[in-house]
Amino acid sequence: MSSSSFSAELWQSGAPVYVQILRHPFLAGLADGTLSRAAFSYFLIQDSHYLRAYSRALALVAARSPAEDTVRMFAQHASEAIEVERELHGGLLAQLGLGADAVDDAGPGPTTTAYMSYLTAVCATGSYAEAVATVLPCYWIYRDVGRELLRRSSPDPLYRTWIETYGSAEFDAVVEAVLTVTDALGDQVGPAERQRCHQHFAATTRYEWMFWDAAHRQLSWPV
Ligand SMILES: Cc1ncc(CO)c(N)n1
Repeated sequence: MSSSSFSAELWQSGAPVYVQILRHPFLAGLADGTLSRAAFSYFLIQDSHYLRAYSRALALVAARSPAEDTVRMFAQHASEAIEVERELHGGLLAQLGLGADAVDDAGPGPTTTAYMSYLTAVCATGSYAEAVATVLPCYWIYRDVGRELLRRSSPDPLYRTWIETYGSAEFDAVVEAVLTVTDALGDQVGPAERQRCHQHFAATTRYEWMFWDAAHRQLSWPV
């Protein structure tokens, strides 16, 4: 494994799905401005629920981390996830004429619930390395998607605000720090734990695709 970093190794488990993410019509619509406001509102509402669970998952990662520097880092990211939910999502929803009650009234949909549950379960019951591998696609995919959409440049100012957050140098620095932490774990995980890390990374990468797909279709509970 010494020829390739642990993060690059994990990325291979999600790479085919990432290709599908870049091709997804939700992201094409964000970039060219044709995405409906209804689909974007659905996304923001569901993502507000997601961020509340993601923040708690990151707090669990922080708590299980053996080194104080990573306790601080993940705890800070846990705090920032709530900040993003209040400022970015709250602000964009307000511009769409929706208040905080819209988020609470809608509740988490089926894909959001499944993704939140998976994150919470692994971060609560898996090893520290498994927890890091599980949250890594959330950071990494949004950074790469943000960059890609910044390059495509959306004509819609509302969509641009979202794109500029995740395509920003600030978010890139956050993701690079997490990649460095991931790479440092590479020599510490044995084969069985390593396989579980790959499975979690692949699962949450799929959930990232499913999250955009749910918003695109404005998926609701079947019963
Ligand atoms: C679904 C999802 N994944 C990752 C991020 C990045 O924080 C987000 N906001 N939403």
